[in-house]
Amino acid sequence: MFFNKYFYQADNRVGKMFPYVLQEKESTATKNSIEETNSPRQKCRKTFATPPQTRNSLTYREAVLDSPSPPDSPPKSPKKGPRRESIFDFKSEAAKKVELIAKSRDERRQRQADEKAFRDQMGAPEQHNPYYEFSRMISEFKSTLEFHPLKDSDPVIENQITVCVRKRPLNNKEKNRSEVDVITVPTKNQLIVHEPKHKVDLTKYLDNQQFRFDYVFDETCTNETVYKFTAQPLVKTIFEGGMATCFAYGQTGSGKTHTMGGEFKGKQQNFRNGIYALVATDVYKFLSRPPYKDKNLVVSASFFEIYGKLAFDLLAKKQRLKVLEDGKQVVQVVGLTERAVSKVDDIMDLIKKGSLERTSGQTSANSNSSRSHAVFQIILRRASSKQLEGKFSLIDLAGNERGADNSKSNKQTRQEGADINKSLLALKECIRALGKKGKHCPFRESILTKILRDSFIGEKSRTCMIALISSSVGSVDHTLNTLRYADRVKELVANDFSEANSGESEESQNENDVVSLEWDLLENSKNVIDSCVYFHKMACQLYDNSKQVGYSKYEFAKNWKNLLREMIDVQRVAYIKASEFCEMLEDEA
Ligand SMILES: Nc1ncnc2c1ncn2[C@@H]1O[C@H](COP(=O)(O)OP(=O)(O)OP(=O)(O)O)[C@@H](O)[C@H]1O
Repeated sequence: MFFNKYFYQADNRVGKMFPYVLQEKESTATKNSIEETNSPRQKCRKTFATPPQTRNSLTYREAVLDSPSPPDSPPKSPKKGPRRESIFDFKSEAAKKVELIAKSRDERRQRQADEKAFRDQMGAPEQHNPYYEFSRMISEFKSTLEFHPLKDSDPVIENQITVCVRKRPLNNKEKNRSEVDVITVPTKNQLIVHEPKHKVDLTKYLDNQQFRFDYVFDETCTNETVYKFTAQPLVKTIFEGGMATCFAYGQTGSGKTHTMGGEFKGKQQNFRNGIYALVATDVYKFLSRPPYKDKNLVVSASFFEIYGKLAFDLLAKKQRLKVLEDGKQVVQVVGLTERAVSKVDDIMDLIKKGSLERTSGQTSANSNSSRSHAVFQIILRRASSKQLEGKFSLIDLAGNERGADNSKSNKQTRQEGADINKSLLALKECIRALGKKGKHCPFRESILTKILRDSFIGEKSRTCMIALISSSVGSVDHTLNTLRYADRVKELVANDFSEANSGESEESQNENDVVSLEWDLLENSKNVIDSCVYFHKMACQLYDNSKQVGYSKYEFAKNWKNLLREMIDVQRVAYIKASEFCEMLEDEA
């Protein structure tokens, strides 16, 4: 039964992908009196299962002669003598042979192409495709699930922090490598990663790990749908004196720029359907309607890039920017272009200009863009006083695998990786702090979080994170890292996704908990180590300042107290995590 279902689905896909093949073969098959039907399944059988000798047995000449009224056959000659049956009778035997050879060669090539396409769709047998068995297991697993994916008509939840995941489909390269899709999205807020594994005796099995988020967008979702459930609900925040922030997080090539900047058609990017442009459009809609119409607000935009510890203005030929903290601990990006805009098209121009600047200034565009964070901001100010009313920050983050990559010997690459890692860890902790209200917010840890400090404080701040994942088996490690990161930003309990899966043993559930807590503890310890380095540096600076003539003992005591507070917070969290993990291991022993 499973095979039938699988075969039927594959047939349908092939039928959709190669309609021209079906038509052509169908007419040949009719001439050979092969079983006739209109069902897609049988059509495919005809196309791919017909033995070659049957399909080739009809020669071109026979086909022409047998046809009831050949369109171009010459009128029959009344003369006696050998009857000329067709125009081809004028050709020499050699020419006819050449024609036949050419025809059978074309047919052979077409057949090989069909067979290859079929293998690609069905998954090649084990000896050709190492994922064949896993692919079968995934299909079997899926056949036990009920699917209720997200619908456009589903309600939008108003959260202070929204965390969601978007799965991108397999691309052509991955399909050509026969990679399988290891991500299943059964419902609008759950997904399953089928991680291929081997037991010690080399038996293959799937480790099916489930995650739950506010929303999960499958490969059929468009940018507009993603926008509707993520950034769109945040637009009104900036009209009500708040800060809205939307991050795209994920490995290189997972679809961050596709989602934020606009869908790609080949190398062309449609900037109109990226989240940047969709936010801009809604901002102008809000501006034109009450009660915001009467607020007399003006719009401006800025676009910059953070690369390592440096920031560059994407609207001013990548001019270097300084990130400074003033006496009131307000972070300023000195020299950043803030362009006044009066309509959506003005913003579109800035998006195009900045996006092209981001990639064109580099020798290897993709690899460099994936190592920088791009920050596009739409700013609302009071027309009279220029006082800030609200700000929407949209961030296309650096590829997260860059942060984890320590293998490169090049010192600069390692440093870049460390900076990315630090900023992504700080970002996660800052969003968590926003969610936990009043907890320590380590925004000083990186330039990115320093610049976005306002996004993490205040009752009115709202944030959404879109974690982008690739569906291919070759990316499964990065995908799991992305999902774990997103999971930690907002820990939602993963419910059982189906009755069928509720049979997962308690033992394996415990194992998952241990692995997840261990991962968390290790990640947190890295964070503590980084923080210790920062504390040490700050403590030395404070101490050195105290040696200067006329130092303020009050300032010193206040700063020292604040620093200690931060240290205690970081260490307390680490202590709780370590204690929980110890307790769990002791219970198990
Ligand atoms: N949801 C999707 N549907 C179809 N194609 C997609 C989707 N997401 C991404 N792609 C395609 O995948 C490719 C890589 O996407 P994109 O450049 O957005 O990745 P990225 O995460 O921004 O990478 P980088 O970090 O290197 O900038 C593009 O060709 C894009 O069109």
